[in-house]
Amino acid sequence: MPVGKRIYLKRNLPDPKVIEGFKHIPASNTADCMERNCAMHPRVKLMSKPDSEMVGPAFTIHTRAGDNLAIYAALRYCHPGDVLVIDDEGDNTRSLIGEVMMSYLRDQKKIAGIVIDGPIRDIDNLQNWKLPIYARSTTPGGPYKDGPGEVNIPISCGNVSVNPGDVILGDADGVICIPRKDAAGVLPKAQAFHKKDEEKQIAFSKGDVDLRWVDKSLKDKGFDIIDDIYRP
Ligand SMILES: O=C([O-])CC(=O)C(=O)O
Ligand SMILES: [Mg+2]
Repeated sequence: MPVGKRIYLKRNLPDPKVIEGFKHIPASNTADCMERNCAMHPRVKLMSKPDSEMVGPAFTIHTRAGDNLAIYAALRYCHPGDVLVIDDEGDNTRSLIGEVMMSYLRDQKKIAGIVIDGPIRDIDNLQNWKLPIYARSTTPGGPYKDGPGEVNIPISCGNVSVNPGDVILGDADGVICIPRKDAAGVLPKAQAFHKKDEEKQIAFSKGDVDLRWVDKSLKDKGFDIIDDIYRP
């Protein structure tokens, strides 16, 4: 088994009901239930125009910088509903995928979305797609197709560790990763948090809120509240 060229076809997968449960919860609310400690770096940003959140189990890919042979392997072996998550070793010079490969993934493989910590191309078209596409940047420079690379092994994407089968949740704010073994426990907390957050927004909008704790906190932390102008 050549380390660096392994294509694993099987993953441990989360309960589909748990995946479905995250569908209408903002990534921010879910992240807040994980100590705000699971969000990908904002360099991994939304490039298309989905009309709903992206959620699905991670199908992970580690490519050699600027090479997409391992992504072609994913084209063969990924499943409907997967979120492809791709680590490009930090390369920013070659696009890894464009409208041709994306058309296959959307129309034949019916993936839930794709998250690439690297550049893509053919953005003129892709920017209008409903398929959730997250990427770092764009360049017309194309990829090589030689490998090495691996599929369904642990990777790092947007500075976050992602294991095959982790729950990937993305919306207009960006992408978070919920480890598979934690997902069932996080879901009820995220649902309750989301409900509370909606109530909080209505209360704040109406001014129905007690902000005296801010003054106390400023005082406790040694802030000065100065009734004067700043003089340079
Ligand atoms: O040439 C490639 O491998 C990537 C590409 O532009 C496409 O998928 O449209
Ligand atoms: Mg192309």
